[in-house]
Amino acid sequence: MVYWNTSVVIRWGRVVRLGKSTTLRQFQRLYTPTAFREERVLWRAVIQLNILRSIRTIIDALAQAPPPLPTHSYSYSHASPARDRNGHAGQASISSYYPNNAYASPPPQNQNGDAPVPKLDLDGDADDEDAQSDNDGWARPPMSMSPKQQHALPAYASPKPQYANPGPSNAAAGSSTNVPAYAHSPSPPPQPNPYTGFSPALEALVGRLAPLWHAEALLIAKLVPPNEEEATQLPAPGSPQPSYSGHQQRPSHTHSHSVPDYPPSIVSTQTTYTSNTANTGYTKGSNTFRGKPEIFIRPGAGWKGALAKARVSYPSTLSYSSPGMSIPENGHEKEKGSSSHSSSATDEEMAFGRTSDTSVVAHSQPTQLPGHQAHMYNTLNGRRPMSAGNVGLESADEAQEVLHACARDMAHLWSDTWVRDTLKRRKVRLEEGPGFFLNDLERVTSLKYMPSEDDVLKARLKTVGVSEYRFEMEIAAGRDSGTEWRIVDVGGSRSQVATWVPFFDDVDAIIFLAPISGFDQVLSEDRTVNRLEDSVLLWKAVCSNKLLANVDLVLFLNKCDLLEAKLNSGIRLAKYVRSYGDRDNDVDTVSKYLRSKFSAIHREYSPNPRKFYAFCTSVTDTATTAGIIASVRDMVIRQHLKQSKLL
Ligand SMILES: Nc1nc2c(ncn2[C@@H]2O[C@H](COP(=O)(O)OP(=O)(O)OP(=O)(O)O)[C@@H](O)[C@H]2O)c(=O)[nH]1
Ligand SMILES: [Mg+2]
Repeated sequence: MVYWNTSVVIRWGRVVRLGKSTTLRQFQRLYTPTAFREERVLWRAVIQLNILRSIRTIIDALAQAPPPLPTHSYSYSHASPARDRNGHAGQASISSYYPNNAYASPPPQNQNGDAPVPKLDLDGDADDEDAQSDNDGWARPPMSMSPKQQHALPAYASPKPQYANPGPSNAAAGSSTNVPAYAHSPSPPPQPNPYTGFSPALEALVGRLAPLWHAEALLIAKLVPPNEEEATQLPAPGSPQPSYSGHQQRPSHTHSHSVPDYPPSIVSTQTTYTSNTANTGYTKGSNTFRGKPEIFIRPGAGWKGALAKARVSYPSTLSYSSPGMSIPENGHEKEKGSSSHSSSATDEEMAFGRTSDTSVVAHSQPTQLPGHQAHMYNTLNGRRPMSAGNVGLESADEAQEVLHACARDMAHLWSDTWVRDTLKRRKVRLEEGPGFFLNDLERVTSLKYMPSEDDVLKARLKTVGVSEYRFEMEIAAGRDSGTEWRIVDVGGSRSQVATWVPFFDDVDAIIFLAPISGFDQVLSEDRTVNRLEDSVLLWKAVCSNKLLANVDLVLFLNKCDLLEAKLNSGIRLAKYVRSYGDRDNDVDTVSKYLRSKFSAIHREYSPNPRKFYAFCTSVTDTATTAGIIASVRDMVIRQHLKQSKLL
């Protein structure tokens, strides 16, 4: 059997989610299935945080929302549970308690903070004038309502909501007996909290969700090893993105390990909380999701190790060390943990609302990464932790208990028609975003919840810096079992391409992920750049880089599932990519077109002729991705043998 050392480097990218780490997880799922399965339990904390983040996003969006439209009063989504955990019947809609107050309808805004999306011309003849004409403050057309229609929305004048009547949908939800007392109170109806703008019902619901923020703080504390000084870093709004090259610049430390009594927001440390808002933690207009710093766990946090240590007992025959090899800023490896093995740690952070590119690069040399911490993760040779799920030693999971207890209220919030409408108006599309689990609340908040493989692939944990994984293909990998692979996952910092390239020039192949569903979106860190354009520019940079001239390139045109959904919803590529012309707006035609454009760039910009492989992918889809990854593996092996002169 040929034995070689192969690494996969997941490409640099902007702070845009592309699927790099998901691709890595697919490799692990396919070639180290036992390890992948055993680690599923560790992802529960990430999924918990994903859920919490979604709930926070909703509340933040509502905190900016105008009063509900009368037409949405009393509606109750079918998904809303009929009874709460105490057996109480369902509540009236959040919006049904909203008084017909004097709040004026604000002019429509793009509540995601999205800027107009610059148009692209993949034929190279961008038309600035035309792009300007699209500069109407809308990043993309709303799914079901045009901007003009939104402008035409009526003020909240009539019909006046009936506060005493829980409404037919409430009855349908299983109760007219247990609506909150204020629903039956005589006029005048309760007024919204002037600090939050929330209706009393919403205020009460958000108040009941307060334990979630305690769970959130617990999770953050759990994900970060106690010896980490800067567990979580919350750069101030507007502060530059962290840079990990040369002297690692870290955002100022604004969040500590200690679990505050009531952590109002992990994304905001600046909000002032008055006594009026102490129950919800929200002040009107002050605690928005958009524009607030995001939490992330800095490189070296070793969240898997931290979780494993916190929750798992190990048989004495196994040893496991959390952060093992780390590469400090001078680029030399040093032993960080006591284990002589390479060990687990990832440089990842929580983040949402982004996408990023991915490349996979196969190495034959030990990785030396400049200016970053890099962490080795070895799941084999008996060195991985026995997961709690396997050995039954799992301790109680307080966060899961809190989520379980709040499940009904979370479901109520998510299923409320007014809430949905408000999110739609705000252009908050949680379902399209990463780490979305709100449609599975009952399952994922159950006390015995064990993440499925799909859940692990769907979970969102942002990568920061560089993480290196080593694994030996298990027997399940067939003829390649025993082959050692190294996968390096690089978190998004496009500006560091020049720094990293010299370290990847000896790899066998680069896999580049371009999230083509982002054609109608801008980068979150630079609202003037279209996400598709960003991928194209990075692709040009990679193709033309002389140091990578002999590295084969594999292109994943990723997020095809989201692309298809978007196109099917009526969003036209031609509106954003002028050169697309009047071609059909279906996923096949669009992906073929984009593939041909990327291929042309490869031909034009590559210093030397080389092979080019392109796939349309949805890397969260295990069925389709398995075959693609097998092709990549074969290609990488062929290339490696060629370079080793074995072929
Ligand atoms: N629907 C869909 N979701 C995807 C796809 N690829 C990735 N995702 C999701 O997008 C999110 C981000 O994916 P990651 O693999 O973490 O992205 P990344 O490139 O590693 O991002 P950074 O670590 O921020 O650089 C995850 O929640 C994935 O489940 C895809 O093809 N389709
Ligand atoms: Mg990542």
